[in-house]
Formats: sequence, structure tokens, C-alpha cells
Amino acid sequence: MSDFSPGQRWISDGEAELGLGTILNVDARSVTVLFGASQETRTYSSRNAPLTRVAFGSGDRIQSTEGWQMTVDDSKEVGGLIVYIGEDDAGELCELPEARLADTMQFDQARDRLLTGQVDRNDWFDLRFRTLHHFHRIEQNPALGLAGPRIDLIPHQLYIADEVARRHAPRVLLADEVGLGKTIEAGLILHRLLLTGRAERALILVPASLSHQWLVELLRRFALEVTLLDEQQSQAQGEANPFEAGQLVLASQDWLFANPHRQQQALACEWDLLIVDEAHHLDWSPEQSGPGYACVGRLAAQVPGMLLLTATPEQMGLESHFARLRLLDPDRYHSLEAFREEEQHYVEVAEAIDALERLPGEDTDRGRVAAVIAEPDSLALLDTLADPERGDDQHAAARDQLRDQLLDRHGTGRVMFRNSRRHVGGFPARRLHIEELEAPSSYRRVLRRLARDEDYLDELLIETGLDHPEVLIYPDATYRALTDDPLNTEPWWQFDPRVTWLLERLADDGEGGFADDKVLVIAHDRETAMGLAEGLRVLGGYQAPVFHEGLSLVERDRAAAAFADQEEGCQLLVCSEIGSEGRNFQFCRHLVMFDLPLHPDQLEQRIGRLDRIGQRHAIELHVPVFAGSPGEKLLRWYHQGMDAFSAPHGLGSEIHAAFGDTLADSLLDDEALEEVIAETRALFEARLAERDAGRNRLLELNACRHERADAVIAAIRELDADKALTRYLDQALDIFGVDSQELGGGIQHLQPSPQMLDGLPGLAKGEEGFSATFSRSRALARDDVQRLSWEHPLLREMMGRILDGPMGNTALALLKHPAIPAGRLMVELVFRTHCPAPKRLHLNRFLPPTAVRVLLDESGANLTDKISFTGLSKAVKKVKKAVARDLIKSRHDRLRELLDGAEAEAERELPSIVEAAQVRMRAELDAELSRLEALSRLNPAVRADELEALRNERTALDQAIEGTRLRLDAVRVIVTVGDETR
Ligand SMILES: Nc1ncnc2c1ncn2[C@@H]1O[C@H](COP(=O)(O)OP(=O)(O)OP(=O)(O)O)[C@@H](O)[C@H]1O
Repeated sequence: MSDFSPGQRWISDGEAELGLGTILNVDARSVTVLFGASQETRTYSSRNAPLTRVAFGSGDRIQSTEGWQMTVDDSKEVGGLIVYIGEDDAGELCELPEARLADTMQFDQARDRLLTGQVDRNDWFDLRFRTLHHFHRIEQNPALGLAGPRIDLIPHQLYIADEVARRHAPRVLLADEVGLGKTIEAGLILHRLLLTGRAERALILVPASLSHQWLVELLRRFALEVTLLDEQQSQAQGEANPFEAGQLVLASQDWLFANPHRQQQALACEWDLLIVDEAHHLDWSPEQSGPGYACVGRLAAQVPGMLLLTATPEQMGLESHFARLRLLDPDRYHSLEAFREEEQHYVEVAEAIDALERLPGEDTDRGRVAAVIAEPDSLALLDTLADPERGDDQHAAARDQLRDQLLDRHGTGRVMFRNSRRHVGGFPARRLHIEELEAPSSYRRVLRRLARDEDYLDELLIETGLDHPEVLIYPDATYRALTDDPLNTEPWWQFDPRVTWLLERLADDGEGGFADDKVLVIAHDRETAMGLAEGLRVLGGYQAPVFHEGLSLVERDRAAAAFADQEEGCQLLVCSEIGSEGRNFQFCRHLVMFDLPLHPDQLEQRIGRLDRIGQRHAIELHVPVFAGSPGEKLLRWYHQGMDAFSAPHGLGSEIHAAFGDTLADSLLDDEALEEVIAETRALFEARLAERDAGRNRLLELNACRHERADAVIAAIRELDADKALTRYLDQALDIFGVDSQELGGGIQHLQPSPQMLDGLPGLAKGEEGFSATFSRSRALARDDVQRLSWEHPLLREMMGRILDGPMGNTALALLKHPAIPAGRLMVELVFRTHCPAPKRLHLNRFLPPTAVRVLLDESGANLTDKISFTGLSKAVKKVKKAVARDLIKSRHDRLRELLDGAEAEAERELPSIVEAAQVRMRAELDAELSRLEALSRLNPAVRADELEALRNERTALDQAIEGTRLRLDAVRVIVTVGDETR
């Protein structure tokens, strides 16, 4: 097709940058071409015009002058002009005459670039092929999205992340006990969803006091950059919707819940995932729901994925807990009564699971299991397990499957994940130190009068404006509130023996003293915290930062950072109750509870600041109390009534609901107190036994399935140990122009060289770059060192740029080979599977871009199996660009024929690739689908839309894989030269 006709599209061999040209005029001697994009016209001799006809083939994407795009299927010729036939982006059949091709179309494709003489360096070509190879490997790895983050591999977290992130639009409650890593789990889920394309936009709502911590954790551990939004930032956006300012938006709940206009704006955006931390604050009751619940409720109705995080799901009562489950799945959780009723049966299920371990054995155990299963698949498994004739392997397999089925099909396991310390193990001991002090006269006066005069309590409540029983528990607050009392002129911290006691301990460098340690002090009230800090300063010269809800975020973060600093930081931090919620202070082992909170869950929240992953010492809990005071009675209730200081038990809400009021009424009455303690203890023990047998047991069994967790960890470790990553990174850094310098200890410093290709993450030109290591443990030990993995943004960016752009898709090299005469051609082509599908399908897990390499000699003979890519790569020599261009031009026609021939060779490989992908996809999705279908018959926790989505996903994947095509991704021309050594 070398005859020119007006309207045809050609490209200049020498000036490819002019873009797509259109033949304007042709006469016997010359041809005139208009290059519309660059507004240039050229006239060439028609006999040897340096022009190449542009002809697209099947699978190519082309663009019309009007801007719409299509994928070419076929073409026909009409009056010397090509008309392309194919599908537009809406899937409609369409035609596009070449005259209407956009002038601005880029020539990125290997064939066009090669034939127009645009050749890249050989090492680029090499890197491109290797990128494709590694990308193919990594995208299918079951640990994708979980291997990159800078975290310790903790089984329960990885199990949850793997289980949740594989679901369609996951909606779950992450309710691990305080400090077990819910933030990490949410981060892992988000990271995996982002990397697999299943989510692009997320809104993260956290208490204001935690926004900075979240920001830092997401960046430091997950390399995720989020936009922190507040009112000031929002106003800076002017008229624009501030929630559109980033893909990942972090906002404070306090701000959003109080601001209807901003809520409207948040609702006007499209989100894939909503994350709500400390979700126990979303309170609800049949009479009224709080503003937080209402706001999250509106978002929940609209955002497909949702993670609610709370360590104390029942803190606001069972009704509120149920209401939060309803936010996640309104169909499943429609009736509180039904929910309560269902819970009654969990004991039987948990007993059946325990019985599995004893089978084959007693008939009674078989009966226990049989009583809770009905499905034929489960019954068949039970037959196998109960049959003593079967081998151990068969028993083990049947036991595991039955256990999974029982866990899957009963309880809240699919919606709620709750790990406890007892199950996770490895946590330090907690030691309680009670310091009995004598109450000062100012406090005693009030107590004495209360004991004498029954009506005084009411008077006191009116006079102080405090609540009951706070007025009894917090004597310093009562003292401060009694401003009219002429005796109350001194600041309370001047005479409060708790202050003196604390000062003594701070100075004590003996055993049990705090002199060499950090100390966290928590007081219920903000005024108490502030007064205490003042007392410590005035009386002891201690500069203790105070951390309370009245401080700005920056002030709070500054206080937390000053405390965390090991070398120069301060020894103690004084916090108020809510100021400290969710914070990480596990570097500290002494907690002083200056007073006690009124709710057991708050007590657990306090201890949870220190008792977190990463705590290396036993935790010392110090409680100063006034002998015989209501505060001491409260302490006894916690300690003797429910072992509240020894370990979390998750029963706090229930106990508080049952006895909170009676306790409040017993704080001045020893006898009544003994009774409440005894009753509390009885309920505590009964509930513990009951719930350990029933719901808790099911939740625990479900919260981490160890085999799955082990498999995920094994896959991550394999990626961690991948030597190919080091080699690949070295090569890529070299090509992208990044200097790497060994700093010793497995750490390297990456720095942009003056030649760096622009804009790599963390490597802006002229800046100093960053230090990094491949080692997980080193990265965990050093905050200033990034962890390099296949998931690191730098790696992903470099790989993405190579795969999405033309870099290295053409090359020309020389080969000296004694057996091949000089001047012969070879072409090495890399085809890549092309399979357009929406990102959210994450098609890559079954069919990631797959390379098909074809090596042809000049005669068209296929040498692919005879000479490997690596073998050839090592043997070839580079050549100057101008020489390469001439060589290509001189062999144009043969090259075209070889390219066409290679395509036919590559096509032969396609059916087996497609079939293998289909088999993989069906095996996984059919198994998941039948599991979910069986599940949905028994466990309504499977949402109808989840099942429907999975069916649709399977159909869509099937169609997408079926439609896979091969496209030429890169081509290298190899020209043999004589062996000079002969
Ligand atoms: N896998 C891990 N690797 C390293 N550090 C971890 C890991 N998991 C948790 N941590 C650390 O342990 C602490 C507690 O984790 P996190 O904040 O996620 O717990 P949480 O369950 O959300 O706590 P809370 O109930 O107080 O909100 C944090 O400092 C976190 O960085």
C-alpha cells in the first residue's frame, strides 16, 4: 500500500514528532502532506518520500477528530482509503474512515514507532520485558496488597485483611480488643483494595484527636498519602467541593458531624469505602439517634464499602451495638429481638465445633454436630468424620471443612471480627498497685457531712452543678465547684496527697520508682489534668505536657510527640479521659490512674493506651485512692467485682447497664457495696462462662482462622525474600536515573541524579531523596527508613510508566555469531495480552498482562524456543540511533512481513492462555459462589447484593477473558554482523 491518495494518513520517518500527516496533494513527482497537530506542511518527492503509511490493526485503540475512541477489530478499503471497523467505548459497533483520525494521535505503539525509525535503548527494551514478567507474577500473588506495608506479620490482622479485602464492597465491624491493631487492619484492607483496583476513593472519619495519628500511620506504614480536611482547608477550596480534593480524605468526626453543609458535600461525592474509627461513639436508641449515627447512616446508604472500628462495640449498650450492625447490613439486622434470639443458639454451635475435635469417637459428639447442621454437604462431611474406618487424612480434611462451614454459617462472624488478647497471646502481664492515701481535710469534710446528713447529697448536687455519682468520685472537682465555701481558697493540688505521692514516685530511682521511666497519667476531668500539671510544675518543677480535648490538634500532637521522644522527650504526660482515646503510648509501661472512670470500658480504654502491640514490658497500673472514700469503693467494684485490671473481658457494658445505678447508690454505704460487688461478681462469672461458650467463642474462632493466616504469611514471606526485586530495582533505578548509595547495614540511599526522568515518588529533582531497605525488620526498627517492596510507590510508578507508555518498546541491536552470516535480520517481538475490563473486577488476579515472546529469523523461521530472552540479551550489542534508523529503513518491507508473520505465531499461544485464566477464575469464583450460596441459605449475614455482585462479577470476568487479544508490546530488530575475531 505505497500509492499515495489524498486523505490517506502517513507519518514522517525522519520527523515522527510532527504527528499524523494527511496527504493533501499528489502529482506525478511530488506528494504534499499536512501535519495538522503541528500545523506543518511538507512536500516530498513521491519516488522516495520518507513516509510510512499508518495502518492500524485488530486491538489497536484509535481516536477520531471529534475525540471519541474505538478499538479496531477489522478494516476495509474504500477508494484507496482505509475505513476502520470496531467498537467504541460504549461497546457499540462503529466505523471510522482514516481521514477522520485525530491528528494528535500518539505513536506509542511498537510497530508504528519501529517502522517510523523511533528506536529506544536496548536496556530499556530489556527492562520492559522484565517489567512485564514481574508484573505478571506479582499481580497474581495471593499476598498482593498485604506484602508492602511496613508492619509485623501478625496472623489475626492478616487473616482479617485477607478475608475482608477479597469481598465485594466489604462492610464489616472491626472490633478487636483495644490495641490489637484495628487501624492496621483497616489500613491493610484499604491498601489491598487500592492496589487491586477495587477501590479508588475512601473517606476516613476519625475523632479529631486521632487524625494526625491516622495520617502518620497511613503514610509511614502504608505509604498512602491522604488529604486531611478541616474547616480551614475546606474554605480554602472556595466554591469547589472540598471532599473532591483528594482520593483518600481524612476528616475529623467532630467537625463533620456538627456541620450539615459539609455533610452534604461529603454525600455529593462518590466513595468506594467509608472508614469510621471509634465507632462506639455513634450512639443510637429507639427514641433518638446521635448526630454521628445520623451522618454515618446517610453515608452508609450510599457508599458501597464500610469499615467500622471499635474496641468496645457494646459500650453504648446492646441496642446501639445492634444499630451499628444495622448500618452495615440493614437487611440482616432488622430486628433486635430476632438478633437476641439468635444469640441463644450460639452455645450449641460452639459446642458442636468443640465436638469436631473429638470425632470420630462418641455418638454423643456426633449428635451434637448433627443437631446444628442440616445441609447435605455438611452431613456428608460428618459421615466421613464419624466413620472410624476412614484414614487420618480424610478425618482431618472433613473436620477442617466442617469447622469452616459451621463458622461461616452461624453467628455474626461475617460482619464482625473480634480478637482478644487471650487468643492472640504474647501480651505482657498487667500488675495493679493500689496506693491507699489519707483523704485531706477539705475532702473529708464533705464526706463526713454526707455521712451525717442524708439530704446533703441533693444540696451538693445543686451547689456544685455536678452529676451523681461524679460528685462523689472526683473530690477535687467537687472542691473546685464549691467556690462559695470560704475554706476553699487554696488550689486543690496544693493539699491533695495524690500529687505529693506522684511527685515522690517521680523522683524515686529505687525499685518501683518512676525516676528512670516514662509515666502516663490519666485523670477523668480536663480541669483535673490541667491542675495536676500545674501542681507538678509548681511543687516539683516537672514540665508535664497536658493532653486534653480542649487543646488544638497541633497542641495535642506536640504533647504526644514530646512524650514519645525517647532521648529528649518529657518523662510524663498528663491526659484527660477522652483526650487520650486511641493514642499509641506503648513505649511507656507505667500508667497512673489519678482517679477512676465510671464505665468499665473507659477503664479498659485507659489501659489500652499502653497494653498495645509493641509493648515489651509488664504493665504497671498505679491507682492512688483515699481510704474509705467512694473512689476506693469504685476501685473495689472494678477489682473484686469484675477483675477489670487484669485483662479485657468485653463485659463492661453489660455489667454497667446492670449495676451502674446500684453502685452509684452504694458509694456511701459499705454494706450495700458488699452486696453489689457480690452480685456483680456472680453476673460477671456467669456471663463469662456463658459467652465464652457461645457468642464469644464463635467470634474468637472466627476472628482468625490460622491456616488461612499462615498461608497469607507464607506468601508474604516469599515476596519478602524475592531476590528478583533487588536485581530489578537496580536495573530500573539505573535507567530512570536514580543514584543509589549503600549506607551499610542493608540500607541504601536513593537520590535523583541530574539525568533523572522526571517526577518519581519521593525523588523530586534537586532534593535529597530517601533511605530505604528491603528488610522488613530493619524498616520496622527505623522510622526514617522506607521499606522497598514490589508495592512501594516508587516501584509501582516505574513499572506503571513502563507498561503504560512507549518506553523501551522498540530497539535495534547487533549480534555477532559465528554460525550466522552477517547482514541477516532477526526480530524479537513481545506480545502482551490485552483484556479491557473495569478495574474493580481485578481481572489481573486471573489474567495479568501476559507476555508472549516470538523470535523469528529473516526467513520467518521461529527460533523462540532455541534462543532464550536472557541468552539473546546478553549476546547483543548496542548500535547508534542513526545507524539503527537507516538499517530499519533499508529493510522496511521485510520487517513488515516479519511483524505480520510473528503475530500469527503469537496468536497460537492465545487460546491456552485464555483457557488457563478461565480455569483459574472459575475454580476460584465458582468455589466462592457455591460457598456463599450455601451460606446465604443458612446465614442471613450474606447480603443479597453480595451474592448478586459475585454472580455478575463471574459473568463479566468470563466475557472479559473470552475477549482477550494479543497486542504487540515491544519489538527488537537484531542484525547480525561478521565475527571480527575471525
Ligand atoms: N502488625 C503490626 N506491626 C507493627 N505495629 C503494629 C502492628 N499492629 C499494631 N501495631 C501497633 O500497635 C499499636 C496499636 O495498633 P492500632 O492502633 O491499630 O490498634 P487499635 O486496635 O486500633 O487500638 P484502639 O483500640 O486503641 O483504637 C499501634 O501503635 C500500631 O502501630
